This record gives sequence, structure tokens and C-alpha cells, in this order.
Amino acid sequence: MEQYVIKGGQPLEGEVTIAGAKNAALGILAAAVMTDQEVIIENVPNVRDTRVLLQAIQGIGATVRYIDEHTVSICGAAINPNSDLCVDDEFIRKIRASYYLLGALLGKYKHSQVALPGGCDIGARPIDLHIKGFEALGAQVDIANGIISTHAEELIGNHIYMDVTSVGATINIMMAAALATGKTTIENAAKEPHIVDVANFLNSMGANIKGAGTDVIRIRGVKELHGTTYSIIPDQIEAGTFMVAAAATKGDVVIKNVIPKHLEAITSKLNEIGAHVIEYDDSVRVMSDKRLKPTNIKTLPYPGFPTDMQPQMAVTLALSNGTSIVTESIFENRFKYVAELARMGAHIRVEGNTAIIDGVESFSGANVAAPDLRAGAALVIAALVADDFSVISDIKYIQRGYEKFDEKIRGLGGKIEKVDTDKDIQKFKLKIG
Ligand SMILES: CC(=O)N[C@H]1[C@@H](OP(=O)(O)OP(=O)(O)OC[C@H]2O[C@@H](n3ccc(=O)[nH]c3=O)[C@H](O)[C@@H]2O)O[C@H](CO)[C@@H](O)[C@@H]1O
Ligand SMILES: C=C(OP(=O)(O)O)C(=O)O
Repeated sequence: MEQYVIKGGQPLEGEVTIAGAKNAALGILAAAVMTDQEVIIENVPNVRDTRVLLQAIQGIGATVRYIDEHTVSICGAAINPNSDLCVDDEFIRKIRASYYLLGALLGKYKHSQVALPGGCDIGARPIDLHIKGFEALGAQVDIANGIISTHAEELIGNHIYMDVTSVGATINIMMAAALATGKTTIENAAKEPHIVDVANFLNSMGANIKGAGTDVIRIRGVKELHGTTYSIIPDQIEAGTFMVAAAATKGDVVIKNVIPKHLEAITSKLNEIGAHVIEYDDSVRVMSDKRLKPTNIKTLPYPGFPTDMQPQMAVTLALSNGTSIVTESIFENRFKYVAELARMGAHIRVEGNTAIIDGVESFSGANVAAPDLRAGAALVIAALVADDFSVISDIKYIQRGYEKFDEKIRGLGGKIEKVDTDKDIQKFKLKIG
């Protein structure tokens, strides 16, 4: 089983290039099957979730071809509309974004079947808003034997109000409505950068979507979509993770291929706690040379502080010179890293959706397990700061969303290696000393 072994204490220094956004890629790859023409998608992050989704897309009959490591060609022409279009296997059940195939296939073929989604175990994660959205467009939705099925004679545009802001439901409804008859309005839509990216992608295929990035999205259905070439935006969360890692290790890192506007919530918190962030056109530089200050954080939908950055920032605050309060308002089970971090000497108390963090001067290396994707990344940051060696197991979660994470950290001087066996761990320890 792959693990990371890390020797902490080295400030991260140098330059790192950020991959395409996982959460935009997942929507865009699914939406690519909505035309029979070839779609070429550039800047696709080569992570486990995108590979699993591409396999599923191939599984329903589409032609999928890697042009290079980050460029994928998808052609839906060979999909048989009369097949059951059923997407289900042990891998697809583990990812969240499998549900985008529900909206994409429903829009194009007026029916779809997908296994109930998985994704990180960070809360109950219901899909009622997706279902209500499809039903509002005239689809019948059923769940049986772990499969969600949709079916419609015709999809008809409607006015949809979402009582909870949901990234997934906004994207799913947008995809289905793009090929519905008439006009759909989504009110209280999510505004994350990946919503805008999926909308821009669909528009580049001939869809008519306006207002993405605001809380009212208006979609005028079109008869069909056509092929396109499209480049995915940089990953806001991967960039934020390296920003926080630079600050936590008292390093100096230039993070390249980013959209600084998407990072504002993270930049402003890092500046507030005493790190120094400089923004350039498509990069940011994060520097820190002293112990950081505490602060309070509340996760919120974009443009608020992203829940996907909460664990990484909490690790940084756990090393600050005071008490911080972190409130998680999106997912009810996103503090699972706290027990692991305690093994490294962190002082964090969780009460409901709040973590009270009393900063400590340093962490000590420990053997810990990644409970989910971002918590895993947070534990890597903690290990990069800790005295001595740490071993992080269950890195399969981290690999869901970070491309070449260990390689990129090594490029910044971090002492990390991906290993398989205890013998490899001993070898690393002897090498690093
Ligand atoms: C693949 C992907 O893009 N995942 C991201 C997406 O997840 P995901 O799309 O699952 O997250 P949502 O934005 O839908 O969830 C936000 C909140 O709405 C609730 N909700 C959601 C749908 C629904 O039908 N009913 C309902 O009550 C959820 O339980 C949660 O409390 O956005 C999250 C919030 O930014 C991120 O943490 C995830 O990284
Ligand atoms: C929670 C995440 O992903 P998913 O929604 O795919 O589980 C994430 O990217 O942090």
C-alpha cells in the first residue's frame, strides 16, 4: 500500500506549477459527451478522479483518447442512445462527480443511470437538489439498488430555486437545461470558479448560458451542441494548498499558473496571519519567516473561504501563537484530521461544527492516516513542519485530487517520498539521516 514518508523541518522554496482544476475538469469531461462531435480538452489534471471518470465515459461507448498527459479527446458519436447508459463499477461508486453523467446524459439522450455517488466522507451529502432540479425540468427520477435513473419524454425549461447553494446541483441542472426546450433560471446558484468554467465550456459547444458566477443563471435551451477545444482553469485548491504549505513551513514559494482572483479568500487570511502574499498576473508568491498569528475562519460558498481549504489552513493555525476558531459551515464531518493531528502534538478541540485551536510551537513526526483528500493534504503539510519523520498512509485519498503531489513538494526542497514497504521507509530514513 502506497504511503508518504516525510522528514519535516525544511522550508519549501522555489517554484511550483499548478494543474487544471479537478472540480472543473470533472464537470467538463462529463459534459463532453453531450455532442456527437469531437471535443478536445486541455489542462486536464492527471489525478485518480479524472482517470476514473474518463474510464466510465469510455464504458458507455464514447471514444476517449489521451493526446498527451493533460490533453484528452472525447467523442460521443459511438454512444448507443438505446443502450441503458448505465454507469456503475466499484471505482465510479467512490467518486462524487459521477453524478455529472446523470445531468449530461439526461440532457443529450433524455435518460441516464448512474450509481449513487461517493466522494470524500465529509458529511451526509444528499442529492435531493439534483433530483428536484431534474424533476423541475420534467424528468422522472428513481433510485433502486444503488442506482439513480432519470427519464424524460422531453426536458422543458423551468424556474428553479435552490434553498441550499450546491456546486454539484448547479452544474448538473445547467447541463441538463442546456439541451432542454425553452428557458431555465437557476436562482441561488453556486458561484464557484468551476461553475463558470463548466458554463464557458458548454457555451463554447454552442449552449446559451448567461450569469454563471452570479447567483442567477439563465439558460436558453438549444437543439444540439457541437465540438470544441477548451482549456480548463487552474486548480484553486491545489494552489491554495501550496500557498498554505509555503506559509506553514516558513518558506518562499512562487505558485505559477493560477488565477489570483480565485485565491483572494486564502490570500487575505494568509496576509492577516502574518505571511506575505504578492500577486502577479498568473502567479502568486507566498513568503513567511516568523511564527504566524491566530485568526478565525468560517467556511462559506465562493467567494467565501472554501471548505476544501479548511483542513490545510487549520494545520497552519495549529502552529500559530494563540487561539483560533474554525467554523465548518458546509460539511458536518470535516474535522476527521483532528485526531490524527493530535498524534503530532496539535491542541484542537472540536465542538459541533467548530474547532478551537490552541497553537503549539512545533509538531513532532508521527504515523498518521489520511481520512480524506484535503485532510490528507493537511497532514502532509503538518509532516513537512514536524520535527523528525512521519509516515502518512491511505494516500489514495490524496491522489484523488493532487497530481504528482510528492514530486512537486520535492521540487520545492521538501523531504518526501512515496514508498510501498517498511523497508522503503527505512531506506528513506537512512538516506535523509
Ligand atoms: C466534485 C466537486 O466539485 N466537489 C466539490 C463540490 O461538492 P458537492 O457538489 O458535493 O458540494 P455541494 O456544493 O453540493 O454541497 C454544499 C452543501 O449542500 C448540501 N447539499 C448538496 C446537494 C444536495 O442535493 N443537497 C444538499 O443538501 C451538501 O450536503 C452541503 O452541505 O462542492 C463542495 C463545496 O464547495 C466541495 O467541497 C467539493 O470539493
Ligand atoms: C471533497 C472533495 O471532493 P469530492 O466532492 O469529489 O469528494 C474535494 O475536492 O475536496
